[in-house]
Amino acid sequence: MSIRGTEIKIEGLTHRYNAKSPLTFNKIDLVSPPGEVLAIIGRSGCGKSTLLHILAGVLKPTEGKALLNGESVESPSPRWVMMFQAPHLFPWMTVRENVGVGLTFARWSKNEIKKRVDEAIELVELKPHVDSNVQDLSGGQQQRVALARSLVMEPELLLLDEPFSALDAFTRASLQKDVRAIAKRLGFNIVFVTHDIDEAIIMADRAVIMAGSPGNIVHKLDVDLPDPRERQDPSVQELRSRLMTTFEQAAYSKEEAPAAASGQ
Ligand SMILES: Nc1ncnc2c1ncn2[C@@H]1O[C@H](COP(=O)(O)OP(=O)(O)OP(=O)(O)O)[C@@H](O)[C@H]1O
Repeated sequence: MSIRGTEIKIEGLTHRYNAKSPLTFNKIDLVSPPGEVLAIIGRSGCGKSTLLHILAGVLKPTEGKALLNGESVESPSPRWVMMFQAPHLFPWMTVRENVGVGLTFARWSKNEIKKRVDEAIELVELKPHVDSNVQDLSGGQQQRVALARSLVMEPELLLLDEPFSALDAFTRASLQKDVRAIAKRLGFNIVFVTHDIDEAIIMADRAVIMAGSPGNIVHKLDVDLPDPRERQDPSVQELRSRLMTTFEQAAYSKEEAPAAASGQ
């Protein structure tokens, strides 16, 4: 599988859902280099999912641009794929059929599909289940099928909207580590939204904090830790508490800003 990352450039990105609704966010600028795993964290309602949907090409910005390798994202594409909390699999199909569904639609030959699907299934460690019906798998295994189905399309960018939040803690922890390892091995970018500070530290190269209404990026923190990352490592714990403090301060200062500006 040959996957390359992409440079993500977000320029003056502004969004509102309709003429009567307030701005979701206002003039966001951000650059993410090829191969970066980027976490977006922030309080509920600050526009994280909206930003992700614009990057996926399923929502249009009101102003500004999202560029991938200089190309404006205008519509969904197998080059930038999104994974959600629920895996959205075809319940009557096997693991192999689910993983290959995009390639079947794209009319690849049976041999090519088999080769690519086998590679993806190996990467997500589901080889023993390749001919199982997906309904017979656990929630974590089903998320692995969804991941493999995204990977067969060789995306430059994987967008994850709280993808592991419905899973138990152990399953979540192993998927977080595996997804990061696969991204680093293949070189694609990830942008993921999470409410979980631990998840940001275990998975990301960098975390950005969104806050305010309209939302904006108020802080960026490099997660400069060696792999593999273990929760109990002192360096992981130290960075976790730094990110937590930064998160609380960023959210607080942003909430105070409008009152101070209006002299109240
Ligand atoms: N389809 C919609 N129409 C109108 N407003 C919307 C729509 N979807 C979201 N919003 C509003 O836009 C704002 C940002 O929503 P968004 O889901 O992007 O936030 P979020 O930071 O991802 O929140 P959460 O962490 O709770 O998922 C919120 O105030 C929300 O109510």
